[in-house]
Parts: sequence; C-alpha cells; structure tokens
Amino acid sequence: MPLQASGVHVRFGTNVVLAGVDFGAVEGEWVSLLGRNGSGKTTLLRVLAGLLEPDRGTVSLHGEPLGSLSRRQIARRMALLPQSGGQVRGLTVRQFVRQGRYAARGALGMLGDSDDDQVREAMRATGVAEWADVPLDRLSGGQRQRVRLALALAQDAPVLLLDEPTTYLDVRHQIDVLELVRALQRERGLTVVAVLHDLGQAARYSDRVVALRDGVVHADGRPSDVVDARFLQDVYGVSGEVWWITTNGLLKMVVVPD
Ligand SMILES: Nc1ncnc2c1ncn2[C@@H]1O[C@H](COP(=O)(O)OP(=O)(O)OP(=O)(O)O)[C@@H](O)[C@H]1O
Repeated sequence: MPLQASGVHVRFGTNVVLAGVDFGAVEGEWVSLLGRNGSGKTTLLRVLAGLLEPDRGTVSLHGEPLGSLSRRQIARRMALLPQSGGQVRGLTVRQFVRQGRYAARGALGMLGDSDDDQVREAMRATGVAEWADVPLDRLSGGQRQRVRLALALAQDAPVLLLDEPTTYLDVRHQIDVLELVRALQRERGLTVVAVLHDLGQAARYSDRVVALRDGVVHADGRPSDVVDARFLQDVYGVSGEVWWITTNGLLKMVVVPD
C-alpha cells in the first residue's frame, strides 16, 4: 500500500486533535479527507507527509516506516501541496517550480535536461507556462495556487497530498485543477489524498472519502455509500438533504440545507 497510517495520536497542549486514526490509500486511488474546520484534516495530512511526528502511531510509505526514510527519499515518493506558504520572495515562476526538482534531487544536486523537461511539463499542465519569467509575488492568489500545484507536480512523485487545492481559485480553475489531478491520477496511476471542503467536488472526484470527527475516523467509504443526510448532520452539524442524481452518465451530489 503506498500510504498507511495506524493508531495516529496528535495532541497540541491539552487539545487532542487525533485520537487513534487509521488511514490507508491504495495505489491509484483518490481519497478525500472531510470534516469540520479544526477536525484535524491538515494535521493528519502533515503526519502523512512526515512533517509532523505523531505522539503515537505509525506511518508507512510503500511499506517502509517514514522515520526510516530520508527527506529526499520521501520527496521522491510523495509530494505535498500545503494549504499555503512556500518560499516565494524574489523567485520567478520557473525558479519556484524548479524547487520541486531540487526536493527530489537534493539541494546540492545538479538539475539536468530531464529535470527541465519535468518543470516545463508541470508548468504546461497547470497552465502557468506563460508566466515562467514573472516574479511569483506579482501573481494573484489563484494564479499562485496553480504555480504551487506545478511545484508539487514537478516533483513527479507517485503519491500526491493536496491540502485544499482549490483555495483561491475561481470555479473555472477549481474544475481545471481537479480535472488535471484526476487525469494524472488515471494516466500515471497517482495516489491522491486531498483535503476538500466542497462535498459536491469530493463526491465527484474521490474514489473514497474519509471523514474525521472527534479525533477519529467517523466514516470511510465510497462517496455514494457514505454521504447522506445523517452524514451531513453528524460530520458538519447541518440538517438538510443530500440528493444523488445521474446526468449524462455521471453521478453527482447536491446538498440542500433545510
Ligand atoms: N501547530 C499547532 N499548534 C497548536 N495547535 C494546532 C497546531 N496545528 C493545528 N492546531 C490545532 O489543531 C486543530 C486541528 O487543526 P487542523 O488544521 O488540523 O484542522 P483542519 O481540519 O485542517 O481545519 P480547517 O478545515 O480549518 O483547515 C485545531 O484546533 C488547531 O487549532
């Protein structure tokens, strides 16, 4: 299994955020993490990425404990699009995206033609190539978000972790980014773990959803098996209806709050 976590506990001071979370993603699968604000989704993603050491529990990447892998070995196998951040000062888009290749090669590694090809391809796929020489701090929040995705893709890792990848994006670009990730998931067999807030998008793109509540996994399964009115109430405290409809052969979900 590309990514597996068992018995993960994380506490910040007296705030118990994760209280024994088991999580796994199989190869080529898209799993979305759902839950209220503050339910621990980002914390779990950071644990899975090896950025946060859990108080208890284990994480393994392709069967090997994260702790036994170097930063570079992890970067070759797993890329993370964090919620925000990244060193942007003074860097052009191309220089920024190249950081994805340095993550895989090591800071002192030399980048070759194949690295340049991967940088170019990641910029093309995310539609940011036209800004290659523009300083990143001159781009809008949404444009920058696509560049940050390009950095993660340039890493060319088989596991992709995405923390709210559609933040800042208008509807057109939200769809573009999700469609792009899905195309890569299918073409390259990427394993995708994404924190998403939009339930309709989660239903549309995920093979499986995992919802956190009270520090544990409250629900885990195919979107159409899991997301219903009860789920809406239990996970988000929202009363309403969940409609599943099929149009043009596609199963879609609509939330109608009371
Ligand atoms: N570094 C930290 N130090 C202290 N508390 C933290 C830290 N990181 C997260 N927390 C707390 O842990 C809880 C879970 O935060 P987390 O960001 O994982 O939630 P989330 O489900 O991703 O939320 P959101 O949907 O708002 O992004 C929150 O109460 C948050 O305040």
